[in-house]
Amino acid sequence: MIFSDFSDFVHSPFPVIGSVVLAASIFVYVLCYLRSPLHKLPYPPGPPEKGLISGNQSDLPPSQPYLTYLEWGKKYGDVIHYRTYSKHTIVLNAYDDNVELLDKRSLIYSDRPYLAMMDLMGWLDFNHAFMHYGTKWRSHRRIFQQFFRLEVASKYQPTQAKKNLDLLYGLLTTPEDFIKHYRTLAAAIIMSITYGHDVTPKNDHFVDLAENAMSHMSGGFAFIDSLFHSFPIICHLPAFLPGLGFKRFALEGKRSVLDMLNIPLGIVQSKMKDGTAADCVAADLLESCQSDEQRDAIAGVIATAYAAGSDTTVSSIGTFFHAMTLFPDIQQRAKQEIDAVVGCEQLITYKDRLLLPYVEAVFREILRWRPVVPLSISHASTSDDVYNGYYIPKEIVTNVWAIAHNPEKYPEPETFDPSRFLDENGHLNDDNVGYVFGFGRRICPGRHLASDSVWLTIATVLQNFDIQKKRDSNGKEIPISGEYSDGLIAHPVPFECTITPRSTASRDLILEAVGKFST
Ligand code: HEM
Repeated sequence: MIFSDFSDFVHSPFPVIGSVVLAASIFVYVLCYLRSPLHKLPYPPGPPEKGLISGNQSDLPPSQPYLTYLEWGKKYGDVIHYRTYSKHTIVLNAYDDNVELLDKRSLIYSDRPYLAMMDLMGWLDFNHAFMHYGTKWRSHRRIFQQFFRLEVASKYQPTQAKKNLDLLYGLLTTPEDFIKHYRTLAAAIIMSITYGHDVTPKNDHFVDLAENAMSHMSGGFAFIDSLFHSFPIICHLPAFLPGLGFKRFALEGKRSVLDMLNIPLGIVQSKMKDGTAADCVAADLLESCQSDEQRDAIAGVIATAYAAGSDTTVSSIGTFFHAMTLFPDIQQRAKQEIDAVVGCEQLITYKDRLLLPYVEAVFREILRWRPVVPLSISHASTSDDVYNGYYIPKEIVTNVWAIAHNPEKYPEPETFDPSRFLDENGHLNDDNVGYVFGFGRRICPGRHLASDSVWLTIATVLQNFDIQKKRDSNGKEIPISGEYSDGLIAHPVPFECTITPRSTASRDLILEAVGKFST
């Protein structure tokens, strides 16, 4: 059983825990306030607390909190504070404040808040995206950067082009499965680079292992995490006790995490022994691996690449199809640029990227309009700090959505308008929307790979396909809801569209390229 709020927990079938929690709540609340003179300065402004013990818990919306934070920002300013039980959170709605704290003071703002459920499931041991700032994080991040930094990422472009061609072929043959095709694309790129594994579109063993482990993470654990934060003793209670179903759920999740970490790497190791391993990150790292500790780090870094890199890529390509279905004029303008500059005789390659500013602007607008990770991943500070006269507690949330929808920077922010990234001469301006990848020392290390993957898909799909709203049997356009899923990564809710090749030339181009690659 997973609890969604405090009253669920207190009224759980385990009344002893309920009462202990209630008593401890009062204690924590009192302690909280007794300790507050320590921070003589006030917290930044924020919504008034409704609950004596729970603080602003009831103010938090069940979904899309970034929109609520944006509204709070209009009332209380760009730096907002709120409290849930004993946990204090700061939300940064403005770009400049993120730069001031997370970039310029990165020495103290590079930690992550403790995520109890993720820890119970084993994610904090191996996934450096959630790890505390320190020696282990540094060593994992260093290994990661070795394979994904700008100068190295371009080495994967041939793999990305090959997998992208599979997507184009899928769109040609079974366009109605476009969502499945782009999901396969994202998984195939990462699995090929990391394990040298060629993903099959259905029932792929490697993908299933990773998705199974990740499916345990998708629950909303914010409430349980804040309980753990206030009452760490819960961590030590045995999982079999009634009312602690979330602990049993977490332990089950941990088993799937271990499978995800060990099975694919074991397969690469055996292939290395019989000399059939493909050139890949795992083989490269295992070559010089000398201890179990190093093997664990390799397993962790590689699994992190899939966990952090697959669904994020899926989200942005999903937004591309979504936006192109909704905004045919923009699609048309991008095609005009492609036709004028590159034409349709050859598939677009990375060499064409600088020649296509409007397509680049479409890419940027996709990342801005519907940010993939609307609230980034929270940072935490390792020591007390003061900013603009306010005391800043541990957890810092970057509201990427608010930055991307700031009307002063982006007039009519809800309008999908790539030309906001072009000057009057049609040249790209210097806003590369880098903030969608985070800030400071925790900035996304996979951003170069992501940019290459997403851009190539955008450019080649625009070059060769028309994307339109689907029509019903009466020829009426089927509307698209425009809704997005909730959670760390936002996806357009599944929708239908019609995808057709732009011409026979486009069709032949793809078929010819597939033939070339398969020889
Ligand atoms: C459009 C695609 C992507 C977006 C929008 C995105 C965005 C982000 C964001 C916002 C963060 C948190 C940064 C912060 O804490 O300040 C992050 C972290 C991370 N991303 Fe990405 N990401 C994308 C693709 C990828 C890919 C393809 C990979 C792997 C190949 C990847 C690997 C990571 C890792 C490992 C972290 C954790 C970094 C750390 O904590 O040190 N991401 N990403």
